[in-house]
Amino acid sequence: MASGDLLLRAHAGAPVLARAFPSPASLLVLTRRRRGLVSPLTAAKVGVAGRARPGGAAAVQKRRRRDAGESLSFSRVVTRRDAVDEDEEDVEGETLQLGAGTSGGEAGGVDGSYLSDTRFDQCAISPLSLKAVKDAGYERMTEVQEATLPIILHGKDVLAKAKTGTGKTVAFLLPAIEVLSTLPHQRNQLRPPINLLVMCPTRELANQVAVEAKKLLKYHRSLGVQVVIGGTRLTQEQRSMQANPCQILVATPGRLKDHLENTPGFSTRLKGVKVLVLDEADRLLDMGFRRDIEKIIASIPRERQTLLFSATVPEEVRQISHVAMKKDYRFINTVKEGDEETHSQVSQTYMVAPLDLHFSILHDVLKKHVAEDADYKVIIFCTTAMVTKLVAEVLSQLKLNIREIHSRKSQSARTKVSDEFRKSKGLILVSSDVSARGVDYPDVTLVIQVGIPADREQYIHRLGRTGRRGKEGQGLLLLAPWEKYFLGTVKDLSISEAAVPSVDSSVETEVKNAVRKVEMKSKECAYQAWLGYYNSNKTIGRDKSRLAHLAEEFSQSMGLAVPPAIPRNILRKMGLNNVPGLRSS
Ligand SMILES: Nc1ncnc2c1ncn2[C@@H]1O[C@H](COP(=O)(O)OP(=O)(O)OP(=O)(O)O)[C@@H](O)[C@H]1O
Repeated sequence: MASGDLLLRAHAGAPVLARAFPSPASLLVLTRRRRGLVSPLTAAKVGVAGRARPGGAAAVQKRRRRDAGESLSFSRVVTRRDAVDEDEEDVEGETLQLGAGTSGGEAGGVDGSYLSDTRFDQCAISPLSLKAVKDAGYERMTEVQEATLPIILHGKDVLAKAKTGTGKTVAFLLPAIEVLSTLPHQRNQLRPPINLLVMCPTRELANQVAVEAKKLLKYHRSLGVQVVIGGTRLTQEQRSMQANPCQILVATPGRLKDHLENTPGFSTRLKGVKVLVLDEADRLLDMGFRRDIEKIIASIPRERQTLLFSATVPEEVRQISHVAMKKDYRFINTVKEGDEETHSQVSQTYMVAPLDLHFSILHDVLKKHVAEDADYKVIIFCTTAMVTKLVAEVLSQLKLNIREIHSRKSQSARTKVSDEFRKSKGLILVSSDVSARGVDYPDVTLVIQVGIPADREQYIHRLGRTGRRGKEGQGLLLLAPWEKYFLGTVKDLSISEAAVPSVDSSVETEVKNAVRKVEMKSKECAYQAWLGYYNSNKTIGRDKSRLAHLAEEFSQSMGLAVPPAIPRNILRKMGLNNVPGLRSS
């Protein structure tokens, strides 16, 4: 089959697809951009995908983040344009870009525009899956589900981009389960081969994906799902995998690698993988995870189907997607050409103010939001785990209803807070990037990002914790004046400047008192983590003496007259030895 022809031809002949989409509304409207073929039936629905040429030196951001005390590097791995063979580029991954024009209805949203017109019962999915989908309360498919299901059922590798909160999890799980349901399974096999492997960048997300999988597996009684995510002893997960046979495994990369190396028989079970999913694919393929992912991919069969999903797919990720996918993969982009990657129903603002005002501003914004919306549910994203802890402690002192989640918390505490936040209203979750991607907390009313996010993608994913399933939401990015440059990376998004609120002196005193009450240890850890984060930032970390000066501003914002001393070996690791303004201990 000629690449790119998939759906047009499939409609003409392939039985799976013909069965999958019998209704005219669901004849997916495609274009073969390369040859300029546009189906007349669908021209209104589809935009011609403008695939960016690999321009000049493309760069993949490498992130290796460790909070507090360990240096953090954002170095860039350069993929040279001339390293990409032109012809090879041309046959790779055909782009299918779908507009979001045909929706209507309500379904939990303001205008329901994340839903397509196609109902699940119009598709050729098994009765068992259909029953489960109905029980889950899903009637119509979302745009991304409608766009990807037939192609995945056809056996193609898929790289899919769709906005946050638009049902990507079901989009990969449902067809993958359909594929699995056709394989022979023995009901009581203790350690069956793992047929579906889903990789996620965080533990919370892995748990959530497993919950969604269990919903869809409700009537597929011979299929089981397990999670391996770390945070507990390896032996505990080994026992659990033995006690509960599973053909579907949802995992974080580090822990999966641990099992590969240390769990007897595990690598043999992975030889059964038929479908591999990389959820938040761009994150999993960046340098923070790449090695583990490559190792994992080397341990599973080459003959498999691979599905990569994310709300952000930078061009660099497309260029390295061959690490995981076959050359003739399909790139399905449900973000209309010219449309923003963020949701129009989420209002985005930014404020620029000196660091020493940030706690007062946060307090003011939160008080107002809480007063305006009794059902408030806020996430505040901070730069590192230790800064998250500090902000949570300050805001708790101010009698706000605060919960805290980050990588330095025990897994049981993380799970408890995550479950509570999912179910509750009237709560403020202060979080590091462990909640930035994929996590589906319903009805978040406001997302605040304090300090610059790691990159544009992270900004979009964090913001995407609100405005899910077509609902409204608000986003605020709070920056110091020297962080303003970040706005240049998101200038195509509709972010408008908000006025910095004037804080009256009694509130300022209240906030200062709250800051004073926070333990010195928390401030020292936050200072060190803050320094590590900005030191690794390409723009801010370039000038070390300026960095030391800014770090002093941060320590002053915590009410410290003198910046805390940092262990010499840590300064050395950060490459900050003998920088004037930094004290070593
Ligand atoms: N067809 C559907 N109809 C109604 N709701 C759906 C449908 N499919 C998924 N959902 C719900 O939509 C919500 C968002 O789905 P999901 O978390 O998969 O989004 P996502 O696109 O993966 O988001 P992110 O980019 O943040 O990872 C979930 O609560 C899910 O249960």
